[in-house]
Amino acid sequence: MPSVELSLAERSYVIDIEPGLLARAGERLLPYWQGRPLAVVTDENVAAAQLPAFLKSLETAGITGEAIVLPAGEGTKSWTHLSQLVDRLLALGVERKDHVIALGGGVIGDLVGFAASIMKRGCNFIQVPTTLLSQVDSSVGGKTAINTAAGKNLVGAFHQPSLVLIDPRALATLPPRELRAGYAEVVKYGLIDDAPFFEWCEANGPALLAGDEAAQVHAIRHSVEAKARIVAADERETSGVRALLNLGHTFGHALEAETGFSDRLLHGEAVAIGMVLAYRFSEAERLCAAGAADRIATHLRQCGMKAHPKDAGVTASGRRLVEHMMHDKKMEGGKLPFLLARGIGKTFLARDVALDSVAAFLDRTITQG
Ligand SMILES: NC(=O)c1ccc[n+]([C@@H]2O[C@H](COP(=O)([O-])OP(=O)(O)OC[C@H]3O[C@@H](n4cnc5c(N)ncnc54)[C@H](O)[C@@H]3O)[C@@H](O)[C@H]2O)c1
Ligand SMILES: O=C(O)C(=O)C[C@@H](O)[C@H](O)[C@H](O)COP(=O)(O)O
Ligand SMILES: [Zn+2]
Repeated sequence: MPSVELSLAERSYVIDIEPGLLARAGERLLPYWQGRPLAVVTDENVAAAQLPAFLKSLETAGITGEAIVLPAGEGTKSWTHLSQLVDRLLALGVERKDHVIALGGGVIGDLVGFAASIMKRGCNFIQVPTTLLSQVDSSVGGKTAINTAAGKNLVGAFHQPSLVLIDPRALATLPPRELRAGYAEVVKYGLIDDAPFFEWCEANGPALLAGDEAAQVHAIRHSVEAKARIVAADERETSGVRALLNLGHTFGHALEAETGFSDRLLHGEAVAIGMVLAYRFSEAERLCAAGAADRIATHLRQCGMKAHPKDAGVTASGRRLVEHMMHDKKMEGGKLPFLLARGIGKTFLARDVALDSVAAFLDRTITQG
């Protein structure tokens, strides 16, 4: 299968998408191996489900792998785990030209990418994503980060991987709730600027979530192509183009903060609810014709997903949620731009949103839910 290329001058790289690729990863990694033990960072669940096959493929290719296994879950994107990981990589003698492997979901990818960005002022890393969310979104584009007490992804760096290896068959061992959460970021690409892809999701989402490999490969490829296009146009989110990938995230990150970055509400679940809220708010502000938000919520619910803050047990006031939003990295001169929509596939960055209106809208929506 042809690779997708992310064109970023000297930071360009390819994204390979192939069913069964994990078992052949060693061959693909050989040109990147510097001869020292290859650090493979993963989490406990991925270690149980996917690490043995991955290490076997390294062995077959003659590569010595050294696994570092971290706890699973959002809590691992923390100062504590960052510091422990960097110490372990230093103890392993990782050099700047080495490639550290991130084998896992977005948590491992974001943490390892950030550790690589600061190790010896920057070493290489390779993404081997094993969740739907990381295959369609987080492994591509070079946003890396940890969370802090103040909020989501507040400390991090833009640091591009050298290569991304995606094996859709890794999804076979992923818990259904995690698969559904990742599907939110797939739907996001349709809602941003691709109404035909949203229609494809309405027709094929249930099959994808039931494990249909052809549907999964199509969604992963289409999503990665979209993300690569957007990142190539605005790598560091300066022009407003990359900000489109934040659709649903301003609301979503506030909900994640409110639920303590815990498994009460997964990132993809928060994004699903956040996208419905962004569309409902757009309708309330008369920017978007009525009906779009209901259509999105109907699709998400048909796929067994959350679509309202109350689905996550969130009953906080609008003011409290807006306070979480004040930490958003899109803040400029004390004003927070929002990703709003004029219709399905017609997302835009609105710079003149009054936070009082957002708070009042959230109060109405949460009480009505
Ligand atoms: N950098 C970016 O551009 C970007 C984009 C989107 C999301 N993110 C971040 O990604 C994170 C969420 O990522 P995620 O949804 O992948 O969560 P995750 O990394 O926590 O993985 C989800 C769960 O699935 C398990 N798992 C992973 N692969 C498995 C497999 N193949 N079989 C069995 N279990 C498996 C993990 O152990 C974990 O328990 C959030 O922190 C979010 O902020 C970053
Ligand atoms: O790649 C991007 O750009 C994104 O915004 C993708 C998002 O899905 C992802 O959750 C990202 O980490 C959010 O970025 P943040 O800058 O709001 O922390
Ligand atoms: Zn996201």
